[in-house]
Amino acid sequence: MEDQIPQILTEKADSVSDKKRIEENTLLVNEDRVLNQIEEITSSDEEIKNESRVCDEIEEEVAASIDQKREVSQPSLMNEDNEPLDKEEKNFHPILQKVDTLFCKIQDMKKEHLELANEVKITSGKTFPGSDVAAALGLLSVEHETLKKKYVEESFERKRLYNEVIELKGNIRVFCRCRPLNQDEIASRMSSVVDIDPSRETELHIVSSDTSKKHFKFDHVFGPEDDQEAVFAQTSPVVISVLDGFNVCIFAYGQTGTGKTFTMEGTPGNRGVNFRTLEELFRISVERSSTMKYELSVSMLEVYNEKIRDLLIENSSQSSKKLEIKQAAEGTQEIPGLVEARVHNTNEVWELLKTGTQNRAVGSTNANEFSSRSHCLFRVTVRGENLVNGQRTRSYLWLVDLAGSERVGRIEVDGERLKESQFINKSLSALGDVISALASKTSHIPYRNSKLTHLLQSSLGGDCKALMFVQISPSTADLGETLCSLNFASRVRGIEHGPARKQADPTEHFKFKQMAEKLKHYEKETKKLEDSLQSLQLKFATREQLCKSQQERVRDLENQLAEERKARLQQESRAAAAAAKSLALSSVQQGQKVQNVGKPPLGALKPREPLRRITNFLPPPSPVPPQNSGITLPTSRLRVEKENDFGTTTKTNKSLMKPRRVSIAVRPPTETTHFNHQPRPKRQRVSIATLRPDAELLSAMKPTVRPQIGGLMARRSFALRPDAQVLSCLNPLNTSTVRPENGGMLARRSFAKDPRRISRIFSPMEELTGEATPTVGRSRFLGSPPGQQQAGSWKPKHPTVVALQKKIVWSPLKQRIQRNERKSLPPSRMA
Ligand SMILES: Nc1ncnc2c1ncn2[C@@H]1O[C@H](COP(=O)(O)OP(=O)(O)OP(=O)(O)O)[C@@H](O)[C@H]1O
Repeated sequence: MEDQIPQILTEKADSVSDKKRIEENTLLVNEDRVLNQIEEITSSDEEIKNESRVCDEIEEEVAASIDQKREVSQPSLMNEDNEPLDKEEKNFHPILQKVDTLFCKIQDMKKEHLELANEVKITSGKTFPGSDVAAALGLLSVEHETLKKKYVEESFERKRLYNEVIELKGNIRVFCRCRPLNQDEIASRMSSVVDIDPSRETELHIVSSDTSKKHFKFDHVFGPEDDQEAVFAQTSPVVISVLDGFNVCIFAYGQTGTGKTFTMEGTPGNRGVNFRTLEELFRISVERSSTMKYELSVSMLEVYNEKIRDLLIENSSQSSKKLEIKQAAEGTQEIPGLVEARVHNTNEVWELLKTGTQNRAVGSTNANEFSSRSHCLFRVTVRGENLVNGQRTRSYLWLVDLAGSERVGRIEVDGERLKESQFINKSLSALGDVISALASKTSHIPYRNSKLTHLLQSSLGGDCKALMFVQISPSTADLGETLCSLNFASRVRGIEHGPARKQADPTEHFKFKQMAEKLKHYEKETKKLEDSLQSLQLKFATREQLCKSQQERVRDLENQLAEERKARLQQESRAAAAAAKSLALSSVQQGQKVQNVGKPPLGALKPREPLRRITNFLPPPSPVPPQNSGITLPTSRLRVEKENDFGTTTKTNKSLMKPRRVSIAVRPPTETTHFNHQPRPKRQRVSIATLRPDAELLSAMKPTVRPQIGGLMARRSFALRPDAQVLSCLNPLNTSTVRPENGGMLARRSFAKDPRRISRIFSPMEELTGEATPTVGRSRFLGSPPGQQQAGSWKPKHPTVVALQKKIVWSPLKQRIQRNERKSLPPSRMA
């Protein structure tokens, strides 16, 4: 046992040690695990700490930015002691709280926005209604348009029918309204003289004192029990016409205290026609807003003692401003300077009505405590535009509360009141005259007899709608006045108005009028132009006729001239031949050497070209441009020369060689010419035919002569080279100076010296003459047979020369002209 004990002890010890070891091992494992866990926890803790630190930093940043923003938005947040707020105070400051709540709200809204955005995404993802729905919508819109068009047409038709009904009822209508007996009358036990049968709303009986009844008929009769609404129900159809573009006038007439102001203006609790009318107009304009656009404006004025006063002027200093009625270009009556207040609703109207009523002249009479001492006129201007066809209208609605029509004696007034009453009665009687004139259809309607009728001219005439309220009192005391008023109203009712006319917008009307006037003006202008054109055409025709006849005459003359030329040519050629023959014979006989030989016999003259038309145009320019020759010839002269050459612009020797016909002005020689004892004889122009120019002389011309002027100059030289024989007979006193050996040159000089030689001046070129040439009279002589003999020894035999000596012109044309001249000369000169 003892052996077992140690074993047991050992075993126990072993087991204990094992257990211990196991436990230790387990503990060690656990410890490791825990340590690991601790390590893990500490590491995560650090992470958390780091994170929380980051969060704190972010929070601090956010807070700082919020504070910053707060300070920016509220930089001077002060407490009650005017010191900056500390942190706690700031947290409780209402603005900051508000900021916080707003911040929260923003957050909420952001969330909401997100939700909505999501919803939008979902919705947009869905497909839009298909094409069948779109087609249905299109059909509906077309149908809608058609219906709208139909509606517009129907509404026009309705308006037309409505207007027709009003016209059938009469464009001037009279309503009678009888007020109830007032407290005083009831107190004094007055009985009613008015008998109205409710079943017969157009008839009225007045029971006079002798129990006889007077019967009156009007368009409608309102008894004392009829209220404002009932009255307006009958009035509104007329009123509405103003929206259709018609001028309308509603006026209340009657004795003072019978309820005119009550009917027109009413009381705040019982509004009258004026207010209700505007109410109705607004209602209808809204109703018609899809097709019509209306603009309403109101004016209020009074005619007090025949003066017009604006009741809507609030400034008292301005209220005294005198208003005048002016006739506008389109014929309507206008009041320049009158306030026209634009109104959009009934409240505005009521305010204006109150202002106007306060400004109105009222006074107390024994018939009415607040008697109207003036005529009050409330004008509504309606400007309408049809949105369908663009038609514009401007119409007036006059709502007139006339002053009382009482007799002056009856109401016992004096002083200012008496004057007022006189003016009132005067204007009312003018109204009566106008109505009578309208009733009797006289040509002249005295609208201008009073301001009242003048103002209402365009609304009382034939092209408007008028409604008159005749106000009466039921009292027996007012019987006389009542009868007067009723008689007047009956007269008004008797007026037959023509159909009312729609009032177009005057500006449009004016435009059309101007256009029509312009058209008229243009028509007149066109007519004038047509007339002038016609007269011009006539003138032209006569001129053409004249021209034709002139042309025929010219042709005849040309023919005649040609014949004459022909005859003259034949005569000249015969004479020239004879002269040449005689010259040749004489030269042979005398045996003298002829200096200038080879002169060709006078050739046949070139027939003159027919007369050319007289024209203002310059002749065609020369093909050779003019060069500076050192000699300046006037252009006109050049032109004359050119024309003398039958239009030949370039002169050539060939042309110069042709025989010419020249004209010369000569004065017959007298024995005493140089003593000047006798008057110098008259110059005469003679015309002779010349021989062909000297060819030798031509050839002797210097070649420096420029071709463009050469021809001209050469021609001049020839022209100034007369035959010695001719010279001797033309100027016998100077013959000694003529040197035949020098030919024409010298002869020309003698011509120059001879003061009797009259012609145009011409200076030939020095180049041609070889000496300074004095200014010589221009001669139209061309070449002539050279003078070969001394002047004194030769006697002219040539018929031309003989004729010249005798001063006989043998040109048939010249002869005729001379004959004519002689005929026309006075007898003294002839002698
Ligand atoms: N139909 C009515 N119902 C009730 N009261 C009325 C009626 N008509 C008139 N009255 C009353 O009669 C009084 C006189 O009326 P209102 O001033 O309108 O007369 P008027 O004809 O305008 O007088 P005036 O010409 O002097 O201005 C007012 O107190 C008005 O309230």
